[in-house]
Amino acid sequence: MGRYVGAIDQGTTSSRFIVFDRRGDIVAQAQKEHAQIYPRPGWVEHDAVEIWRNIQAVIGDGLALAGLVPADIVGVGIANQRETTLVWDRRTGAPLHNALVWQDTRVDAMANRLASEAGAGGRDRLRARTGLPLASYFSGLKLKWLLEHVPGLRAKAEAGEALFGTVDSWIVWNLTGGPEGGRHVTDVTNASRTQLLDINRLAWDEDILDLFAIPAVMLPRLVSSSEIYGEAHDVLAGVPVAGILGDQQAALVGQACFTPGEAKNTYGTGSFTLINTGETPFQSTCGLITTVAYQFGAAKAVYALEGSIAVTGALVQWLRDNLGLIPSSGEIEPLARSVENNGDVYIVPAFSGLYAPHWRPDARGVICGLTRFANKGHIARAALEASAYQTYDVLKAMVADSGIAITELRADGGMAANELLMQFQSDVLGVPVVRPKVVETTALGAAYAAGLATGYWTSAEDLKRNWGVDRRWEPTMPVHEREKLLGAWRKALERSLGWVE
Ligand SMILES: Nc1ncnc2c1ncn2[C@@H]1O[C@H](COP(=O)(O)OP(=O)(O)O)[C@@H](O)[C@H]1O
Ligand SMILES: O=P(O)(O)OC[C@H](O)CO
Repeated sequence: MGRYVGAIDQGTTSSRFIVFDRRGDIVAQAQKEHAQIYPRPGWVEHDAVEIWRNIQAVIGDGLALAGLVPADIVGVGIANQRETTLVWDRRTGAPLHNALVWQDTRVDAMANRLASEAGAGGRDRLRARTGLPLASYFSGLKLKWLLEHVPGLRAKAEAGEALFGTVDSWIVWNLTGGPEGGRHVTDVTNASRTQLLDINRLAWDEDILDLFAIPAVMLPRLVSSSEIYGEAHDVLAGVPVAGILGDQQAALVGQACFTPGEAKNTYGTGSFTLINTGETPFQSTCGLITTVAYQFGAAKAVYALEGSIAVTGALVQWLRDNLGLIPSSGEIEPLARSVENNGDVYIVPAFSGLYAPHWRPDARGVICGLTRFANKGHIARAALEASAYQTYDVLKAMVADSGIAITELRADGGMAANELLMQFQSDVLGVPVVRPKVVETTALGAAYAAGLATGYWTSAEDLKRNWGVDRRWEPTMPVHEREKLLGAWRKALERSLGWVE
């Protein structure tokens, strides 16, 4: 048996390949960023070919750096940015359009139309079946847009020549041979983000396919999150492809949140809090999403409530790339520490409207409270604080929905490196924030799924033993100060609404 497990973590900004040992420690890793394509305001695309090439490159680099060969790897799992929508040609393997990224808002009008057709509360017309409100975020309407706008796509799809998939499907299909016998599959966690899945039956929903006019023949086959889907070709020749999880669900698994009530927050491009709710889907009445958390082989699926925030780390990137305020994302921390407090400046980064718990596509970004006193340190601080306030809002909704008191928050993702943010998050929530030793929890979750399918690990208990604390932040802020900050944040939030007609 191979000595290690591999994980591909294909995120919004970069692709990573990480090799783990039995204790969940990192043995090798490589990472590569890909281009963000913004053809118009609100539109966000990725080049699917660039993503696949980057994945091949990071696998090659990761193995080479540690002196490993594919035979050392017992299985490979995949964690991926979710909802991002791809279509490609079954015979040539060529994408038929750039991937439409989850943050892309081009189908806002479509979502609004479908909601208003159903009258008051129409935004929730598909919630009972799919767990999701009607919004531009999910894949189904993005696929509808592609079918309506890419010349010849509908005919090709109906003839079985064009395939749809989220990023997991694209990777597995390419990894298992592409046009030469590649497996066209998606796991139930990714499928639960398409708005085409009946999350109660775990089957594609024919009524919604009709409503969106999507030919069923182009959809991938549904599989569990942990089983052997096929054998890898190419850079991982012979390695079983044995795990798939949407990246946020992967982080829940990587944080070993296997017990109902356990929650994590991943601070990446956006931030995503998930709380394990057990084997029955729990319908939110407070603006959260019901999603499939994982399904290991033949076992019953486990569900989660999720608070999805579109923009947290992306605001740091925006300060870096669009304003040139910092040379690298990490530099935001010293800049924010150069001032004592936010100087009464608040940023609401509603670049794609507001997701959970508000679901307001009409919102756009605002910076509030500017005076001649404000400097770039205050802007940097306000940008970090925005992540914490948005997380406070989704956790408040989570407690209201589930009745479960959250006693600590497990944090991970690129922004969890920011210790000013971690302390401020703990202060604003009034509960401890804990960062685990292995902060690459997304890749670790994918590795766990593949390791369980191949017998490398045998139970969730094995995985729980791997979890350990790196650092813990306790709340220190007086309650009246927290209330003052949250009050001003709520005013800023109001200012962002109703910008788009
Ligand atoms: N030290 C830091 N402080 C604040 N933000 C950071 C820091 N390091 C990285 N980031 C932000 O974290 C994000 C990258 O996190 P990552 O988990 O790799 O994201 P993704 O999986 O979405 O590609 C970027 O948006 C970046 O701006
Ligand atoms: O790639 P990330 O880490 O930004 O995660 C993106 C989410 O999966 C979008 O739903």
